[in-house]
Amino acid sequence: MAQNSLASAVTTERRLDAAKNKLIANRVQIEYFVKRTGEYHLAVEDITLTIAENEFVCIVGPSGCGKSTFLSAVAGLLKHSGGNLSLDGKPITGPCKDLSVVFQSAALLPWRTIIRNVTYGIELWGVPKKEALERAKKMISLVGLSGYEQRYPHELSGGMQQRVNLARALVADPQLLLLDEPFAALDAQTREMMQHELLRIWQENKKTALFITHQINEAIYLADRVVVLSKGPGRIKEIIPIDFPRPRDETIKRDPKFLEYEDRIWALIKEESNE
Ligand SMILES: Nc1ncnc2c1ncn2[C@@H]1O[C@H](COP(=O)(O)OP(=O)(O)OP(=O)(O)O)[C@@H](O)[C@H]1O
Repeated sequence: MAQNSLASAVTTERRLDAAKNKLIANRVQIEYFVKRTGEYHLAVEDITLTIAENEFVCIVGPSGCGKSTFLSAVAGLLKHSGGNLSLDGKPITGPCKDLSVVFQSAALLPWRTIIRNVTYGIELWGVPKKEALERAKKMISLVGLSGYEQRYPHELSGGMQQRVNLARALVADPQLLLLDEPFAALDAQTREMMQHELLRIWQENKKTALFITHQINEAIYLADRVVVLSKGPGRIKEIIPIDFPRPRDETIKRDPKFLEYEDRIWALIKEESNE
């Protein structure tokens, strides 16, 4: 792929007015108040990003550049100190049932069976128990765990627990699925399998997704667009559209174009480390 075709990748976000945007982040700034010093720490300086309905966007960038902070603000778990964040045109002011988050650690409730772990959130949102159980069963089947409904979390492997976590996020039927390094704690082989599983699941329901990862090849494999952040405080360095048709499978990882994307994103991140 010629450098020029990548240069045509959108470096700034120009789709703020597009009709089918799910998420709009406009000049988002996020600060932490550090009690110890009594000062504010700027973690995200200026992020403008839109995510269209059914789009899968991955964010990569150097450690500490503000990826998780940005995702937490989108999830409504952290307040942004500047700019605007909205989902389906409504400002994000806190956690809500339209936003589901999958974190690195599955953090399942050990005293509840798998199915009751999956129903837990939607029961809290007021879904009647019978309907919650039916929906949970479907999601457990979707993530490939039929037959494990009555098991307890400690009886499942790490990869299986992360599948439960995914089912727990999907059962709420969110408008936006947020995933913060969901496979980082898994061994390499399980991680690859889970990437493949996630693509299969995504192909079925095409949930709009924002996924954070350190692994460049994971981002390219999954995403419609890869957002590269600069070293921090959070700013977008470049957005790279990934031009592989879907459904995808592992063979694209051996496609020369895949390796070119990888080299390009590595170069962008290296530039940041050297600056
Ligand atoms: N609770 C907090 N209080 C103060 N500063 C914080 C807090 N959490 C994160 N930070 C700081 O905010 C910045 C962004 O952190 P964040 O965890 O979002 O980065 P990241 O890109 O997700 O990093 P990594 O890739 O290492 O997970 C860093 O400078 C970090 O030290």
